[in-house]
Amino acid sequence: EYRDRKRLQHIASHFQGPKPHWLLGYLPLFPVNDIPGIFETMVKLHERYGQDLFNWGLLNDHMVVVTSAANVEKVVMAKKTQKSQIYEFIEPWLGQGLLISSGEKWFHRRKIITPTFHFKILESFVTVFNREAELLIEKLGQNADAGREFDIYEPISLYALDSICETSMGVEINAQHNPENQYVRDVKRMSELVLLRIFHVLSAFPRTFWYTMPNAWEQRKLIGRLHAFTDSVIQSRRRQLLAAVEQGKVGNQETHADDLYGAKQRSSFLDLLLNVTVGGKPLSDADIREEVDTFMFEGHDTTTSGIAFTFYQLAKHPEIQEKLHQELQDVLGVDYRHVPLTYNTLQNFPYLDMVVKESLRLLPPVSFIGRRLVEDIQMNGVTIPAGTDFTIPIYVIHRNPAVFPDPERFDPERFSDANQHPPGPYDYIPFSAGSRNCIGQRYALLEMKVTVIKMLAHFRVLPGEQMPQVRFKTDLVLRPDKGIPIKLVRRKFDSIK
Ligand code: HEM
Repeated sequence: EYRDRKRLQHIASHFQGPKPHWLLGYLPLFPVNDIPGIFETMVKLHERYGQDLFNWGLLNDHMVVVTSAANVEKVVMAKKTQKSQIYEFIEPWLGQGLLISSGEKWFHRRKIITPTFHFKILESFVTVFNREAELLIEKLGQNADAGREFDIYEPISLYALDSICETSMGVEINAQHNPENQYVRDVKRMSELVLLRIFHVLSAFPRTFWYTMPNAWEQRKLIGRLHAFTDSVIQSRRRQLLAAVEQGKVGNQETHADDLYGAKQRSSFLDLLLNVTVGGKPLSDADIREEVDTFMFEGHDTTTSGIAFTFYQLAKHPEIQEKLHQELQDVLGVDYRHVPLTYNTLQNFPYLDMVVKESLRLLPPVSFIGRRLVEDIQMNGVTIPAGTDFTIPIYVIHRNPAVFPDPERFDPERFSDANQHPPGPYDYIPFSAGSRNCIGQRYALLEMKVTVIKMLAHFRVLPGEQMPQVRFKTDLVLRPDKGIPIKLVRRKFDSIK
């Protein structure tokens, strides 16, 4: 133990950071039950001590936090890595799905799943986004007509959940029609529990935690409910597929994109999992569920934040909102409110691209990621041994003043072609980088763009009274602590300039 400590201190001397408490490391720096406070402390540590920190936990527990482009590249591009310890806390929920698995299993699954994001398939998803966005507008229109201020985060999360279920699972769950959706609430609470867990004194003692802490008991109950929900989605799709087979609708199982079950139904991510065989055997129910859980979570929670944060920024910057409104009229023409958006039309909005990029810079929905080294690497002139955990705080990286001058300012022009100093590949990583980057990146950007265009075509977005008090917190996903209060005002329909 003693020599271990000496060795760690030697490595730590090559990194920045405040002096740790001898037993508790940096834990006393973090507030106990104030979730946004934990997050704000992390950000301040970097502002004070610089880019790459050696972070001490209880006794010899530690991780390295890197934000410099050179070290971020080393970690995300390392040939062999696994996910870091913090991911173990979500494993009872997401299993060894694509997000968490590593090695052969991950490689094989990623290969199977990648074709479900083929652009032909994305094209058909855009139709779903259009339809769900129309429904969102209809629902939110009620707030506009009543002159009511409301939290946009909630309705967007229902919209995103409906979208992921319909596109990827082929199942309609009508969450937008049933706002009291238990799954959405459970996911939110589950994420909070994971964060409290990461910063708990017992974080290095998973077993003790799991069996003694009330939070762990609550977590077990939540997981039971979350799994029951995804199981019901899987069963419902199985039944639909069986019914289709019985009616003789299924022809060639090899085609995925358009014509599988007649014109209306799309082949989904879930269908692929239900049909695929590995070494002649189908995937087990447990195998399928871990991927479905991963997609349901990654595919709705992240985009909810991405979309809601964009409206947060637009509400605060009316001039940018107007410019965007002008762009959508220019691109879509007189009938801009009603033309269905397609994969192709969505490629023609350069200013919208810039706005979305800048929104994902300042408030990246996945605000940090973690890795565990499988092989030793050299960093800051010292050997970091295999097994070391790294954290990459995307939120902090995106605020590097050397790359993004006046970093807190929302300024889409940073991403214009005219910018002489565009960010490098490891300065801006909302979807991570390297082989473990986000598989849903294009899906997410399409969904974000459809939502922003449809909403702005109908409404002007104004800040609610509580807007200046909005605080953010991060667990698995960055989210507002108490919602994002906005107001909507209908745009006059004869306002074409
Ligand atoms: C704005 C929205 C999104 C953001 C900011 C985002 C960001 C990320 C990031 C940073 C990672 C790397 C995670 C890590 O290293 O632990 C990731 C991985 C992943 N994302 Fe996304 N994501 C978004 C939307 C989506 C969507 C819509 C889907 C699915 C439809 C999705 C599915 C996944 C999966 C399955 C992985 C794991 C990939 C692998 O390890 O092979 N994400 N995402």
